[in-house]
Amino acid sequence: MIPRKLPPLPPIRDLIRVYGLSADQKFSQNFILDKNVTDTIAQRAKISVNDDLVVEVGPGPGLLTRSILDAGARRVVVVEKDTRFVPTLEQLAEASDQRLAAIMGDMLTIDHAEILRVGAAIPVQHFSSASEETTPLTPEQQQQHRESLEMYQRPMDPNNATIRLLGNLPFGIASPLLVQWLKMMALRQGIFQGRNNVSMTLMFQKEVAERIVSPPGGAHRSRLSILAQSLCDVKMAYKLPAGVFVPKPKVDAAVVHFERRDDPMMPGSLDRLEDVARFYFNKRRKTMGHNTNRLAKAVPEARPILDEWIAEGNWNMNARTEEVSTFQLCALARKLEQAQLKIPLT
Ligand SMILES: C[S@@+](CC[C@H](N)C(=O)[O-])C[C@H]1O[C@@H](n2cnc3c(N)ncnc32)[C@H](O)[C@@H]1O
Repeated sequence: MIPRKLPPLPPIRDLIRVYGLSADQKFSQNFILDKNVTDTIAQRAKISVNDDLVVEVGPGPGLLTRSILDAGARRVVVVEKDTRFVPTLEQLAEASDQRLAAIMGDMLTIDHAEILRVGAAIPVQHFSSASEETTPLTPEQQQQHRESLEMYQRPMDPNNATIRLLGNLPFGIASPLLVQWLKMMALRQGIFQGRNNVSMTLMFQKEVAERIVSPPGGAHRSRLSILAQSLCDVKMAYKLPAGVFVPKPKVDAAVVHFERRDDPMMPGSLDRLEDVARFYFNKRRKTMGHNTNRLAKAVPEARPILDEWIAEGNWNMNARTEEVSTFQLCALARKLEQAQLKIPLT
């Protein structure tokens, strides 16, 4: 039932040269030109024919896009800012029997409704395999065939879709975009709207990826660990040495896979949790007691709420901030949110 394989495109290195990105020119981006690597990313993202939509941000010359299509994705929407990639992406869209649609735009400001609209409009066709055409099917096989065809061709409900969001973005915007997406996920906005089940598989500078997945007490525990883990189960999916990118950057990279938790620890907005995490992680080696006193000094009206939080949770206030669970900080953020108390930027 999976559509036929993409016909071969010109070698990706040629595409890069065609679009003026040859090695002797100054690159502003780092690309992956090894299909084994992009296939592994698609596999770690769990792309399958069952997904309603795959959204890839920053496809560039499109090698990861090819891996996503090769993995059987039925609808792929890519968002790319650099118009030099239009011809390559058009070529890929055609080769994929229009399973791919490209939006030329900036992911930081794009209206997500457009992504859902473009995705839902992708017509899903069925291409029978050679064996289906030549071998007569038994009645059970015919029934199975009909069922899987129905599944394959089912329309996309933009409010109840399985969506996979992937991206290898410039490191400078990967973290701000992640925070933006987590906030949207928390409020069920944009592509995260309604009952959509959106997983994310995103590339970061290795050190940032380590911060995102760090457990309590981990050397890299940070504000990003708290924000991400309050909403998602996070997993280090793939570490990539700098050498797989062209040109070779100064730092290594890593891919993190995010699945939304069934029981998010922060219902509603993540803003208060972001403030709490920023305040406490400003002095991550200090004890929770020390940082809580600091907070009570900065926001005297919060004192009774802080006392209540400590009494209810029976938390160990001698633990260092970096050792504390995401749940503990979420419990505090929820209380401050209820009381509408803001934390000053430190
Ligand atoms: C590091 S390259 C990665 C390209 C390709 N995915 C790969 O792995 O080889 C980042 C890509 O993201 C695109 N990009 C950068 N900022 C963007 C933004 N705000 N919105 C959409 N695309 C963006 C760049 O033009 C570039 O094609």
